[in-house]
Amino acid sequence: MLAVVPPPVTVRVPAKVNLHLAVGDVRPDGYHDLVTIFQALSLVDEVTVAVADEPGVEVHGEGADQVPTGASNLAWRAVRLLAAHVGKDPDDPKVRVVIRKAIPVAGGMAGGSADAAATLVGLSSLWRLEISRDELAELAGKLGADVPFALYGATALGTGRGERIVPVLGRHQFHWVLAFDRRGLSTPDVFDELDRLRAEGDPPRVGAVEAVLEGLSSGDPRQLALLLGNDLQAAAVSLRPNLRRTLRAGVDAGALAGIVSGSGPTTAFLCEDGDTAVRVAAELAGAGVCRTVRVAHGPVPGARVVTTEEPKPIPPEVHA
Ligand SMILES: C[C@@](CO)(OP(=O)(O)O)[C@H](O)COP(=O)(O)OP(=O)(O)OC[C@H]1O[C@@H](n2ccc(N)nc2=O)[C@H](O)[C@@H]1O
Ligand SMILES: Nc1ncnc2c1ncn2[C@@H]1O[C@H](COP(=O)(O)OP(=O)(O)O)[C@@H](O)[C@H]1O
Repeated sequence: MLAVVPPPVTVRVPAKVNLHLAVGDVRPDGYHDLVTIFQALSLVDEVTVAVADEPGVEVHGEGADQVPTGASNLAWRAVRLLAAHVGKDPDDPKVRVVIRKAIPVAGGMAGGSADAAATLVGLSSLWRLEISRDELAELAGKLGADVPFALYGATALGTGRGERIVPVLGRHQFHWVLAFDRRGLSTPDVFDELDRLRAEGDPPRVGAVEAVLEGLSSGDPRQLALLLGNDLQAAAVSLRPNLRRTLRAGVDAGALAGIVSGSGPTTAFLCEDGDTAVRVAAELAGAGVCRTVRVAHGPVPGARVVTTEEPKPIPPEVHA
């Protein structure tokens, strides 16, 4: 009898921005305690998993040449971890992973984490596993602090290393402009730089998270704009002084506020509405302060299987 090979599964997974990122002291395990609010944005990677005799990872699209395709690829680490968890051979999982990237690599938007989360969701479907999202989140936390959030998406409060996720309810959409920098920044380097700045002085710290939660539930982008904050911003700007100009240019172009996304160097600008975002994007692209500008909205859902009929939303892109 012929074995039936299941069809490939494609998963769409969002980038994130941290609306609020409070960084505590460094812990004995080298991580920092965080209190953060993640929002998933309509800038998505697509990950296809398929049964294959030639296992491995292929990467296409935004920044593909900077992504490792071997054992260190986060999506491949997800394959091995899930295979071992369900009793398959992690050294011979007979799976091929094809990643189509739109999320900037090492951009502070958790693109690698997103690909890992998408791989967990895709393989659960391909291998017909009876596994809950919470069980996947447990595995996801072993791959990286940001991976569980990419499973859930929407807006969420993250604590611990950022891997403990509680959903934040809200039905309001917010409109963003994203400016990609010319090169990525290493997350550990940015945390190290913050430790250095704190040892030398007193870089700014964000306020209370409760105010941001209230701003979110008001649905008023003007209120939320006043509350956005990121403790890593001073460190990212210290390593990339050009980000100061980019942040100023976005606000000059009409955004309500601009922040560094996570560890950077992507900058994210909150706008009054969708039309304003398109105008701000065009002006920012012309200002010559970044490599690429994208428009996005959030919150959007986390990693989910898509059918082939579903068209991929391509946000307007303007090259500077
Ligand atoms: C800063 C944040 C904010 O959401 O996002 P990015 O800017 O990377 O997207 C995250 O905390 C990044 O999460 P993620 O990129 O998954 O981090 P991991 O791979 O787990 O850790 C990479 C390294 O970052 C540092 N790290 C990360 C998380 C944390 N809470 N404290 C840390 O000090 C550690 O040096 C760690 O070795
Ligand atoms: N699937 C992947 N996509 C992107 N980067 C990956 C992937 N797997 C491993 N990496 C590595 O992880 C590093 C962090 O990438 P990424 O998750 O895009 O950024 P950030 O942590 O700033 O959000 C990159 O420098 C890259 O070499």
